[in-house]
Amino acid sequence: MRVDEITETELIARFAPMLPVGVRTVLGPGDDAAVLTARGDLVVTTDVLVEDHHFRTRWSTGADVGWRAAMQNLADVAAMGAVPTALVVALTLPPWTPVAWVEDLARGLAQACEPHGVGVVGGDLSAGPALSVAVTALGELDGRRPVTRGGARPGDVVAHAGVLGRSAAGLALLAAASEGVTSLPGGERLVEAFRRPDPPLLSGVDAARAGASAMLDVSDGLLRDAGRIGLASGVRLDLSRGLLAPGVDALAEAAQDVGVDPLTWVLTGGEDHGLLATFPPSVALPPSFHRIGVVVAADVPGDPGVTVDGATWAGPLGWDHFHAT
Ligand SMILES: Nc1ncnc2c1ncn2[C@@H]1O[C@H](COP(=O)(O)OP(=O)(O)O)[C@@H](O)[C@H]1O
Ligand SMILES: Cc1ncc(C[n+]2csc(CCOP(=O)(O)OP(=O)(O)O)c2C)c(N)n1
Ligand SMILES: [Mg+2]
Ligand SMILES: [Mg+2]
Ligand SMILES: [Mg+2]
Repeated sequence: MRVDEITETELIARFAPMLPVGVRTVLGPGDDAAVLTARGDLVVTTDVLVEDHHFRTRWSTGADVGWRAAMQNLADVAAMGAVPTALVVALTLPPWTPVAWVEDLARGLAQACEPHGVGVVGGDLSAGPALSVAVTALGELDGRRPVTRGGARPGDVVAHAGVLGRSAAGLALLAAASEGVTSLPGGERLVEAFRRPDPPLLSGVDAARAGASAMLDVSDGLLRDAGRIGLASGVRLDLSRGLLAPGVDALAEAAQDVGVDPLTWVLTGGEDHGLLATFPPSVALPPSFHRIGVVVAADVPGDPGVTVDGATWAGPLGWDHFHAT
């Protein structure tokens, strides 16, 4: 059955009951707006996913897209040092979209949110020329100060929690498989990392409590996002190839299959949504964080904000929506 074969009200009646309620929800879907309680300052962020830009329906199920749409937004809340509490989800659906795909999306949203006590408290539906999923996430700081991109200082440790390059590897394997270049056996784990990224959401609060000086989630690529901290803080993050080696080695086999350098995936692949943070040298890193570099002074005019073993990276730094390769 296609979405244009039932009414909008019927579609919402199928979708809404599948959504998780959440521990901070006073009033969920069904009224003009939802009502939530929050402990401390409120955090809000939004990210949109568009068919053929963020997902392909032949590569990801509706549940995979729901999962990723949720996780990508929950990671942005976590990256502020906050605890995510609720999502609102706006969909544009071409008329031929299967109702089952929309129900599957709700299932994926619930699978991602429920374990974290996050509610999907409302949203919007419209017919449209392209399939898109726009998610707004809310979170609470519970008395903590937000961890911004602007607090890194020379001498700080650069550390990362989560995985790097896995989602990019999974995407490359899917693309290669669809062109008949390689078969997927062995790469299933990486494809799963692309379909269902699993960011270390709780590590955001851990980092904030430990005294992280800056933090963000790695969505566009480690180099691009490290550069964002560097530029926002007026410093440079110098990453160490040696400290990144274990993650690179884990991707070696898949990289050989598709003929790329696995270091490129680790340095420039996005969408794993791990947390990149800087910590003053006196701080004990929370257990989920691994040291991958050091913060140095931005000493040259036009400093790029990020280097690898002291050198500027020659290739692309990561994803850019208007210059995707
Ligand atoms: N349309 C917009 N209006 C206002 N601010 C925006 C818009 N798009 C992006 N931004 C802001 O630019 C910053 C970077 O956005 P984005 O790259 O989406 O962040 P992230 O990669 O963390 O999801 C964010 O603070 C975001 O709020
Ligand atoms: C079909 C397809 N092509 C390419 C990609 C790769 N890709 C799309 S968006 C993106 C970067 C992250 O998404 P964005 O919308 O920039 O999230 P944000 O940085 O705002 O959190 C990447 C690596 C993909 N996920 N799917
Ligand atoms: Mg982010
Ligand atoms: Mg984001
Ligand atoms: Mg981005």
